[in-house]
This record gives sequence, structure tokens and C-alpha cells, in this order.
Amino acid sequence: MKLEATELAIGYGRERIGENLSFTLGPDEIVCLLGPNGCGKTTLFKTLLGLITRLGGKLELGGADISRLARQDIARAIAYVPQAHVPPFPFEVLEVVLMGRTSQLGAFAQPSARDRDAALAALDTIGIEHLAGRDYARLSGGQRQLVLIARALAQEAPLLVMDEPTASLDFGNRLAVLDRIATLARRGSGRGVILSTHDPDQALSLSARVIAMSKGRVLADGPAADVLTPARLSEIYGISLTVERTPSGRRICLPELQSSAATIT
Ligand SMILES: Nc1ncnc2c1ncn2[C@@H]1O[C@H](COP(=O)(O)OP(=O)(O)OP(=O)(O)O)[C@@H](O)[C@H]1O
Repeated sequence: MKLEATELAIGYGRERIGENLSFTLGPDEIVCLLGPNGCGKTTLFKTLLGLITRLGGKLELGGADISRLARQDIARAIAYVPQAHVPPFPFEVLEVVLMGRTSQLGAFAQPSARDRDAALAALDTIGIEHLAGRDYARLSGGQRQLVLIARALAQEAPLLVMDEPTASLDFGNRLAVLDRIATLARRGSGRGVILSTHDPDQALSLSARVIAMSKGRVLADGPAADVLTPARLSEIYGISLTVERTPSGRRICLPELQSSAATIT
């Protein structure tokens, strides 16, 4: 399944937030969407999910104009992973994951044994089957984020859209979530993942493709190591930094602290 945007214009009502956005998302790839606050990442995701109407250009899912597809057809193709939050009602983890099966169920249908199996299989793939009977609201932020990824997997959609999946997670949980994401879109999985992040190092460690956005436009699209140059990162974030190689060959971004406090020795 391929999602293809061509000169896409996005926004709300008459207000254009972004335009000339051209890119594809296909199987076996991880795309990191990077860009400063307010540049239009969430607006783009809402458009990709068919939640808001595009303001121009083309957006095709499996070769069909997305605006002609029914919500349920879009949900069978694209699963959305929101940022983890605590729900006002208690839910068992398995119930939360079963919610991902809604797109596979007819109206008012009860989940079947097959839906339950798919939900348990998704928990197993993410490595959290032991949490199935736990209260979702009482999990840690990292565990909740993994449950939401399992819910998207249970949807059995080939494309996953993740809105800052590691925001508000601690260092260890961020790594655990990134690690599962890397497994999900590995070669041969048939899955494609697009995730937004404010951390360029995540794109480098995932060896992802990067779409760099600024002011509602695509500045660059390509392998993280090519796109994330010091010059481009400075252009995007307005800071000075270097990109260095560790002895083990990994690239990392090192911002230069410029305040007077930073130079005190
Ligand atoms: N419902 C809305 N109606 C009108 N304008 C909106 C709406 N939601 C967001 N915007 C505006 O659209 C612009 C882009 O917002 P968006 O949330 O897409 O940015 P973002 O890149 O996801 O930001 P962040 O990194 O802070 O999450 C902002 O100027 C925002 O104020």
C-alpha cells in the first residue's frame, strides 16, 4: 500500500498552513517528519488520515483519491498512533487494543474470537502480552504508548501514522518505543511508518528517511544522514550545531550552547 502526496496544500477552512507538499510513504520504510513547532506536522497528519480535507493538490492511497474513500477503507489502510494520555474511564489493556479492531468490524458487531486473537497477537509483537489484563490508566507513560502502538497493529493497517510517539517519555522508554518502531517497519514487514519527532537523533538512530518541514513546506526529503546536515538543521531550528560521528560510526547532533552561562568554565 502506498500513500502519495503531490503538491498537497493543507490547512483549516480557507487558512493555508502548508503547500507544495510532495512525498510518498510505502512498505518497509520509516519516515521521520521533522520541523519546528507550528510548521504543520499535525495538520499534515490529519490530512493524511482523511480527518480534514486537503486544500489543493493530490493525495492518493493505493492509487485512489483519498477523498473518495470511505472512513472505514482509510482506517483499514492507515492506523493512527496518538500521544499516550490517561483516559477518564478505566479500561483493561486488551480492551484498548481491541478498539483497534473497530475498522474490521461491521456496525454494532461484537468483537469475535478472531478479533481477540489479533489483539493478543499485536500485544505479543510489541512484547507486552503480560500487560493484557492490566488497567491501562495505571501503566507508565512508556507502557501506555506501547499499548497504543499495539492497538494500531491490531487494526492490521499497512501504514502507521505516529504523532510524536516518544514525547513525554523518559530516556529508557523513548529507546524502548523507538526499538519497537524499528522492528515494525523492518524489511519484508510490508509496513510503512511515518512519525513526527522533535529529535533529529531519533531519525539518525533509526536510519530513517527524513522529511524536513519548515513553514508548511518540505525543505528536504531523503536519508537521515544526507538530510540532517548542520546547515539544514540550523536553518530549521535556528541554532548552531555540529553533526559528529561516534567511534562506533553513529551520527549524533550536538547543539552549541551560546548563553553566557554555557561558557562559564
Ligand atoms: N483547528 C485549527 N484551526 C486553525 N488553525 C489551526 C488549527 N489547529 C492548528 N492550527 C494552526 O496550524 C498551524 C500548524 O499547527 P500544527 O499543529 O500542524 O503544527 P505542528 O508542526 O504539529 O506543531 P508542534 O510541533 O508544536 O506539534 C499553527 O499555526 C496552528 O496554530
